[in-house]
Amino acid sequence: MITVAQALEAVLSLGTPLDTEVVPLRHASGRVLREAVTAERAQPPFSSSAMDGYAIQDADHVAGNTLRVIGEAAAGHRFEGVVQQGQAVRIFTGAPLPHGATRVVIQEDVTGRDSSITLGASLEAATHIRPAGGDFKQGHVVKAPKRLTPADIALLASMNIAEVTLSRRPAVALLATGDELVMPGEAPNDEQIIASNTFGLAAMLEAAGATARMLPIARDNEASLRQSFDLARGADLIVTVGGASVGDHDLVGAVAADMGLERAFYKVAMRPGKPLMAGKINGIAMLGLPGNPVSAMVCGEIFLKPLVDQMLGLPATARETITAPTNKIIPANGPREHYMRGRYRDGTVKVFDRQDSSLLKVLHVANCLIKRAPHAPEIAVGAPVEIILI
Ligand SMILES: Nc1nc2c(c(=O)[nH]1)N[C@H]1C(S)=C(S)[C@@H](COP(=O)(O)OP(=O)(O)OC[C@H]3O[C@@H](n4cnc5c(N)ncnc54)[C@H](O)[C@@H]3O)O[C@H]1N2
Ligand code: MOO
Repeated sequence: MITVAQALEAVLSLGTPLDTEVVPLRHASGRVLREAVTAERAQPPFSSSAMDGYAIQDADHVAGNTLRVIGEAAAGHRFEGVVQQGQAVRIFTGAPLPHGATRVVIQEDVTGRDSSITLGASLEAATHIRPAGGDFKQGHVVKAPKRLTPADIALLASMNIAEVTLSRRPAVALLATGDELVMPGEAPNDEQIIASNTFGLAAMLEAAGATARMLPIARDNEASLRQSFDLARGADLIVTVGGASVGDHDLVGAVAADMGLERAFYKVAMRPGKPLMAGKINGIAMLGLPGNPVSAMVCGEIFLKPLVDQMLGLPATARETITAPTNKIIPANGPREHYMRGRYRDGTVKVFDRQDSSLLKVLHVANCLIKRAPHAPEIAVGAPVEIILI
């Protein structure tokens, strides 16, 4: 069996960055910017007041000084004159600083209002001026590739960018297989369970920036599987779930091979996730995930997310790990890289007792995977372990 690292390398070699599309900024959040963007203007474009108060000269910034108010500057309404010594202009936050003024005294520090003001006894040292270009200058570049956060969207809007060039979303076809499966909301008979895996994976894919198309559940026979594979045409990636192991009804590998799968690998030294397969079927990347619900989701975290990143044009790497002390003894590991479910909180990792790969409720309360190398020795309480936040 190949290692997880070798499998990831093979999976990533199946995908390439997709083409791009121009999208209104309003619809760009969470998506991947593929072309760098340059600011068309500085922000603020003029020196402006950071506070409500009075624009004056430095020389007049003296306790007890009385100044004549000669006009007003508000956000969006410049004062056209020049502030001379002995004069003040009523100013509001965001207004352009009038010519001649070199600081703003906040209104809490003055008495009087209409035609004259007197500066109070204790004055703030701050000038309360936001210099032109103090946030960013014209020509400032937001680099690509980058997954756009809400803060990025705000910055791009401020740069007067209305449209951005993004990666097209990878279209992923999800194919669940099993005679026992019915869709959520249907009425299962005594032998049936609900098809949960494709729902979890669709949610994961959509959060990662892909679109997910759920195909009709394929039954455990060749004809049904073929039909579902046919419906996957046009996708950028086909993800099958279940039917990957060695049982008599595990037909995905055989049917896919018959339909032209060029297999990159089958089986990884990994727990859960051993019967993972990957390859290309008629030019489309394919991942065959194991059916056990936690196995499918863990494979999604470890392989599917980096593959989606790669298709989006982002750097695609193994999932980042951090180290933290464990709350209990972890026994020596067997020959497969183990991704144990646990909860990371207040700097410590709680490793869950129940690690069976069918337990979705355990995964639901987990927020990390504890990564245990093949044959890793026993770990003592308080010793550091590597974790992946999920
Ligand atoms: N003799 C062996 N048996 C098994 C081995 C092995 O090496 N030798 N490997 C085990 C491991 S590890 C895994 S993982 C599973 C994977 O099996 P399959 O990929 O063939 O999955 P299925 O048999 O179809 O299903 C397994 C399990 O998961 C449930 N399932 C399947 N699809 C869904 C779905 N979409 N939503 C919810 N649950 C699903 C299914 O009902 C089964 O309970 O094989 C072991 N066996
Ligand atoms: O490897 Mo299976 O994926 O442990 O449950």
